[in-house]
Amino acid sequence: MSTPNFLLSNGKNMPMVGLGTWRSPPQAITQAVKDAIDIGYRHFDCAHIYGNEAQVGSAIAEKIKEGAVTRDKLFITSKLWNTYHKPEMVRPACETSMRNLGVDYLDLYLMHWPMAYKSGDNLYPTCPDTGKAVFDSIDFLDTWRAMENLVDSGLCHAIGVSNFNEHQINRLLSEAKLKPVVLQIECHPYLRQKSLITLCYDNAIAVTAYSSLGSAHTPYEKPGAYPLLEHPVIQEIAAKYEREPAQILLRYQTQSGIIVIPRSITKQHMYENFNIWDFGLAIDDLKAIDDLDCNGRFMTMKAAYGHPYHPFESTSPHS
Ligand SMILES: NC(=O)C1=CN([C@@H]2O[C@H](COP(=O)(O)OP(=O)(O)OC[C@H]3O[C@@H](n4cnc5c(N)ncnc54)[C@H](OP(=O)(O)O)[C@@H]3O)[C@@H](O)[C@H]2O)C=CC1
Ligand SMILES: O=C1CO[C@H](CO)[C@@H](O)[C@@H]1O
Repeated sequence: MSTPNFLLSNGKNMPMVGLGTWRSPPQAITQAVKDAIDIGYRHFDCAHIYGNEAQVGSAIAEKIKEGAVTRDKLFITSKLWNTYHKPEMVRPACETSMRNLGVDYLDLYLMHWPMAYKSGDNLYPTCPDTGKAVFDSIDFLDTWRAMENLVDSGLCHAIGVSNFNEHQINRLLSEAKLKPVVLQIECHPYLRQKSLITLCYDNAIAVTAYSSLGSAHTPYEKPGAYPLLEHPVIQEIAAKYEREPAQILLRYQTQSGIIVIPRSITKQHMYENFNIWDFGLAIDDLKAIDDLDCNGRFMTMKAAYGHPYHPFESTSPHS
């Protein structure tokens, strides 16, 4: 099986279905990535903070060694964590991810969040009194300029951002030398992100949706709300098309040009999530799913409330 590609603004192709890797246990993910490659996955969404890049890398190395795939057919994303925003830390952080993943270039490197945490290898610097993250006052534009050098030196084919809001994207568009090739954001029927996505499409920025299955086991804060996969509207549409609810949620995104990175370590789920190209959702069904929008965000990042670059906190000067 294969998946269509999205043609990025740097002229490279990005497969529209990739495999998410957050919370995939290191002891399970090597087998999961090998299974995914056998199914046809070529796109892997990774990050230093997920703590499993070395295990993803060993699966990739094994599959390349056995001749199942070649590096040039893979699309590998990693992300710069918040404690490495100092410009001089950007290249070493990228090289650490590349070393763990066993690759000599990344297809895409994202700034994971606009907020800088206290610089260093403590990935969650926390204030003991408040339980909040300890911040560093680094302008994300300075971090971005160091990421631009990664493209110039050939370490990354493309750079982008994640969890940036409209104001922050506009600032990059007006002040940076390279514009972001991709924005990765939380996106699913409870959080459609319509105007942010329009801004991206108007500026040839591809959009990747994370938690597009509702992050499944993450509790949703609104009392009485259904986990997305169990919502009656999604279940009814799934029954009508004789598909799984997850396939409906992924087709919903990809049908409007959004790239998806569902996470799974279960082979049957990985197969279902990849196999979404032989049906299309009718306008009425798309509309019924659109109507579930309730600004329902799973990834609130409350530990970083108070940071001037927090992208979602309503009192942030940059939100
Ligand atoms: N940039 C950022 O800040 C963020 C990026 N991400 C990225 O996005 C990826 C996906 O988001 P994530 O929040 O992990 O959650 P998802 O919305 O992808 O949901 C993952 C959960 O859904 C289950 N699942 C997967 N497929 C199916 C299926 N077909 N039927 C039923 N259940 C299924 C998985 O369990 P099982 O393993 O049993 O299949 C897992 O528990 C992450 O892994 C990460 O790569 C995520 C959050 C933030
Ligand atoms: O991708 C993500 C999941 O894990 C991280 C924390 O552990 C999040 O901050 C991040 O956005």
